[in-house]
Amino acid sequence: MTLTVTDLSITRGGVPVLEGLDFELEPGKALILRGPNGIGKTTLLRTLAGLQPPLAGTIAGAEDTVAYAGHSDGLKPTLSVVENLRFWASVFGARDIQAALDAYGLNDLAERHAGNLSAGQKRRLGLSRLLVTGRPIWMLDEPTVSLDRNAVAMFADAVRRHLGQGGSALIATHIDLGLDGEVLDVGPYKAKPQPIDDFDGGFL
Ligand SMILES: Nc1ncnc2c1ncn2[C@@H]1O[C@H](COP(=O)(O)OP(=O)(O)OP(=O)(O)O)[C@@H](O)[C@H]1O
Repeated sequence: MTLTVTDLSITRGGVPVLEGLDFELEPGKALILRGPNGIGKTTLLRTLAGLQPPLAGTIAGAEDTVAYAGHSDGLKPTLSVVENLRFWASVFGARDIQAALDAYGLNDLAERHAGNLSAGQKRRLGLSRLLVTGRPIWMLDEPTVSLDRNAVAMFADAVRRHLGQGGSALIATHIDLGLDGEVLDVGPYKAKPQPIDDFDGGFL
């Protein structure tokens, strides 16, 4: 499934942040989102994942195809690692959680409550969820936060395998993951300030 974004404009807190975005994300490809802090990368990922509506433009190919991993890991702290994965597997209709445990080195932590994991372990569990969604398009917002070098390599391997199986990934990151992907710098798409209308202008 190809994700096609056409003339997209997005807002955060009612304020336009990016406008006029056009790009495609094809199966087997990774696209690395870059841009300075506050430019709108999170807002773009949230919009593409269907968590908020666009201001204008179209998003095609994102219906029931996107798995989103945002800043929050979304763990259930009183459930164990395997119980968290089984819960997500049941939500997405998957059966096998072993591949997710293996990919992120979680076997030794399988019975530990998610609330008792370290920050990096929590992040590994959060990312492993992507593997039980069965969704082809991954949207990842700063996925390597809290990960050590070994875990970053685990993540990069998981993405490579996903791409090799025909999946795709849109990844907002400030670090070099060593992935073979194009870069989309959203800086040039920064929304222009809105003109002051006559009513507001009357007070200035
Ligand atoms: N809840 C909110 N209400 C209003 N404005 C917000 C809200 N959340 C974020 N913003 C603003 O929206 C703009 C875009 O934020 P966003 O989080 O998408 O940027 P980003 O490119 O992901 O930044 P970073 O690299 O720091 O993660 C920023 O100027 C931010 O201050």
